[in-house]
Amino acid sequence: MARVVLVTGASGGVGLALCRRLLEEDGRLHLCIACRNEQTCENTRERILAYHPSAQVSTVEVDLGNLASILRAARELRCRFNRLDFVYLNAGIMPNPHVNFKALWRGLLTGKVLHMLTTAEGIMTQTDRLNGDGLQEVFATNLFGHFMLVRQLQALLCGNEKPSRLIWTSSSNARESAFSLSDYQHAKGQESYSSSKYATDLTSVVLNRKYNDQGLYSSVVCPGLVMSNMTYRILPIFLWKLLMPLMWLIRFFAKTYTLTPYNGVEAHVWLFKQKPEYLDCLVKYHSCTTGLGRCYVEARKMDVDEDVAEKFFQKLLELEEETLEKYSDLLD
Ligand SMILES: NC(=O)C1=CN([C@@H]2O[C@H](COP(=O)(O)OP(=O)(O)OC[C@H]3O[C@@H](n4cnc5c(N)ncnc54)[C@H](OP(=O)(O)O)[C@@H]3O)[C@@H](O)[C@H]2O)C=CC1
Ligand SMILES: CC(C)=CCC[C@@H](C)[C@H]1CC[C@H]2C3=C(CC[C@]12C)[C@@]1(C)CCC(=O)C[C@@H]1CC3
Repeated sequence: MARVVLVTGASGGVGLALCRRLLEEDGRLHLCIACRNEQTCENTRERILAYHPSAQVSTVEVDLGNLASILRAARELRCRFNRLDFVYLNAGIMPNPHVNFKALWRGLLTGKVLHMLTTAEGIMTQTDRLNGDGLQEVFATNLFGHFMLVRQLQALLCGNEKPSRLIWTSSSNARESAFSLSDYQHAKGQESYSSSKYATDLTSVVLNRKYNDQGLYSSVVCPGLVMSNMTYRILPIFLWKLLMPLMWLIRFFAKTYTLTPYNGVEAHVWLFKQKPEYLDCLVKYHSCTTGLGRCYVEARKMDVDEDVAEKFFQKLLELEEETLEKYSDLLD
């Protein structure tokens, strides 16, 4: 039976590379790509088919920053499929990124330089805003939209003959100090991206606790530092091109400098081949690349407080309840 795989954020960067590499692994799978609008869906499908002309690729329109769009997409998916084997929750945004060059410069002279260059700790901020649903945009797109999608797809993910899998694209930038239970949407700070990725790690841990006995397993991966539209918005492209030789050099010391989307999805593809029962739900799987360009995966224990994770999950359930009340006309 062909496996059914749903990928969000498939239109470029990590998501597009993932689609292509999954089809290299298994040309028989049914790939459903979730993109923001009809035009992106069609363009992305064509780009994938150009490499894998006989692949089964379908599309679903979803704007993860729009709750009505998520409920509509989930309804369509429930009509089309009777199960989903893998869902890659990959779409993400980092709006208005700002690099603190003073802190970067100071950090270059300290012993923590590699930590800074791989996690961006202390050198990156973002400006967030409210979206049309009245939620903080980064929280809504990176985490809550995906959470709603998973919950709405529960019938396709639980109780199947074989386990189903959720694979979240998190980040090395996920940091406990950027997250607070009392401001879990990160309305007050300037590290909304870091907070949303930490929230992703917390959510995955609790999803395992709640759903493993129903045959649903969740994992988090980090693609490393990848050149994509997201990073091209941080510094101008010409500057990245100038920095490229330096970054290849840094890669001899910083293995998470995967740099290309192809390398960045090593952990995503590795997880596709693993039996979920043997994975540790408190581990984040990092895509790594050696100085000479060999890709591999490194498992690192996550810094999550399971009690905070549980409390946060309750808050997500409360927000979900409010959402479902508001959009009751979009439910079956
Ligand atoms: N690049 C890096 O160094 C790192 C990236 N990551 C994570 O990897 C993931 C992929 O990022 P990357 O490929 O680098 O960045 P890109 O900006 O290239 O890709 C982001 C993807 O998310 C989609 N997306 C954004 N907003 C929405 C939305 N509201 N609804 C639906 N889709 C949306 C984009 O679609 P559209 O084309 O319509 O904008 C695009 O397909 C993200 O979760 C990111 O946080 C993690 C660590 C490092
Ligand atoms: C010499 C050199 C490589 C300069 C670049 C400085 C910064 C622009 C980068 C250093 C660490 C990078 C980083 C990210 C973006 C670019 C840097 C801040 C991310 C935040 C991109 C998105 C993520 O999810 C994590 C990345 C961590 C490292």
